[in-house]
Amino acid sequence: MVIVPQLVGVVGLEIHAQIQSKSKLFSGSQVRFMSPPNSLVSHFDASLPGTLPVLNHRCVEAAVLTGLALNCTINKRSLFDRKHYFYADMPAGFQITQQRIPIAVNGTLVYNHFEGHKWNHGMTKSVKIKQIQLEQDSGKSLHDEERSQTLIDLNRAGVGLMELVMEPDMCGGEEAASAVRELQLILQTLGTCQANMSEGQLRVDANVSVHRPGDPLGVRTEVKNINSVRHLAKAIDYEIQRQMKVLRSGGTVINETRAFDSKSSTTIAMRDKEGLQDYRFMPEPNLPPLFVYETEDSVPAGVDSAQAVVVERLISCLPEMPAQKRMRLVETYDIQLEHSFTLVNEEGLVDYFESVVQKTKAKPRKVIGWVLDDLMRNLNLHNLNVSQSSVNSRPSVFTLVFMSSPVSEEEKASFAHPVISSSGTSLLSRIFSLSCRSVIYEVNFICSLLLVSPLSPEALAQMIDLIESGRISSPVAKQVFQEMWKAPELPVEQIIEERDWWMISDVEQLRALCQRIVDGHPEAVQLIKGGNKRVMNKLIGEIHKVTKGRTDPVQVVAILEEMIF
Ligand SMILES: Nc1ncnc2c1ncn2[C@@H]1O[C@H](COP(=O)(O)OP(=O)(O)OP(=O)(O)O)[C@@H](O)[C@H]1O
Ligand SMILES: [Mg+2]
Ligand SMILES: [Mg+2]
Repeated sequence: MVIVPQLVGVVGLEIHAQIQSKSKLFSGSQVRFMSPPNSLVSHFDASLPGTLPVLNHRCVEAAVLTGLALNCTINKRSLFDRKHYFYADMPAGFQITQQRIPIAVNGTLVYNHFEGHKWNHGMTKSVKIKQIQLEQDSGKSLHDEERSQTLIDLNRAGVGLMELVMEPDMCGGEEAASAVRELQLILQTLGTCQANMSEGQLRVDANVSVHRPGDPLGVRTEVKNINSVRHLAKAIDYEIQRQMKVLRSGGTVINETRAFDSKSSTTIAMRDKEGLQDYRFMPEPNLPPLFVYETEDSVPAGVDSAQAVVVERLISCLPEMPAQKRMRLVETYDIQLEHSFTLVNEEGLVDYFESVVQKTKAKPRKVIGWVLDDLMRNLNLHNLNVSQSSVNSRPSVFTLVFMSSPVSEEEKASFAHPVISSSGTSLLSRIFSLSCRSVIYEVNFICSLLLVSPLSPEALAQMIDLIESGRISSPVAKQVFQEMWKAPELPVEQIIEERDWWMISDVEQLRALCQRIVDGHPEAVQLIKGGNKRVMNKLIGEIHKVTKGRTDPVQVVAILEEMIF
């Protein structure tokens, strides 16, 4: 009997990553998110006749850095091409891209995949990167339903993109999601892309097909409009199931572009004919070949060294990559692998953790709980970032509120969080009095001042040291933490002093306390004397209650035993 293998999914991603740079790929216009429409548009971006592209070498460096971090071969000579298609938000009628020779080829992205999100079901996988090409972004079409108009915003037109084309090496949604998450971290670590999917800085198209292992690959569909990693996984898994159903019922899969609909978690055929489109590729006549040099010495005379892109120079400034960082954290601090993932996933958190570890005498394993449980819980609860450097990578809640409606009294109250410093509060009250629209940009700026952790690593380290030295107990420390959060400007010692939370270490005072409890519980004492040692916990509990946790259980047991036996 011939066993026919089961159908399996095949996934290949194309990822457009917006390059983090001050200006656009071929013009000096600034790159800024949330600027007034058409305020960042040069003549070249608007494709006025007679304007010429000038390559921004910062963008080239970003692509080379990304290529190096993804183990690519960097092409010493790459070329620019025109790819023609007609969209209202692309005034030239073509996009400048790198079709014939892209800047980087043949890389790999190594990522960890945890099946069913279980830490003990982890495996290291890799996906091949066929190429990374530099290209221009298009503008944006804004549809005004009320007036049945489409308005064009060219702020994004000409912003530098890196298109990363992956080989069809993956087989499911969760795997693709894990790969994209790792890529996001790598790009953020390099500083080459902020990689926030909801803000469109990272746009993922999923190419999906199904086939029987051993057979040639099946016909692919391409799913677009995916704006989160979670949606990516859902879109792919839905598409695999859909195609399997089509084939099993005797149908054929059509090579088409589909969109993901997040409401129904399904994919829907888009009515364009992209599969049949002829892009009429041609060499870009206004840009010379792009040269990248291996070493400083190989930069030819006559080429401005400051403008040259030199691989050796870029290798020397490659930062520690997320995978290396996780390994170092586990080895140096003896923390669990799972914890190293959580630390690395949150921008700024590794620095915070290491800073606390440096400043305290406690073991890193004791610090990790405070950082991952207590600090993170509070940060998430108040939608705060761990440090200033991570502020820009989170969408700001304030912006959304202002854009949608005037601010209600309730919403104002929810902003009045204690972390808002007095200067912050006055700024906020000023913007509340302005009209909604004029406020958006100012709010973004203010958010970046306000949305950071109120608790410094120094303060947390001081508190942990107080536990280590036995001056406060662990349960009391939890309360101290909350008070420090509310009043970060107060010294931790003052918080404890004012509430009388110091551990009772005076032996005489402790003895008197224990005596009171022993006298008040004669039956329990009898039972303990009779050999039932477990009843001791009752007495310890009583002491814990009257002192509100300000005693060391070991010391208390020693005194009680001395009194009873
Ligand atoms: N049979 C297949 N199943 C799944 N994915 C596939 C299959 N064949 C190719 N792919 C993936 O499709 C993508 C093809 O991207 P590429 O940029 O080369 O072409 P394109 O999609 O035609 O062009 P465009 O850039 O205009 O979207 C790659 O990510 C590749 O891994
Ligand atoms: Mg492509
Ligand atoms: Mg494609």
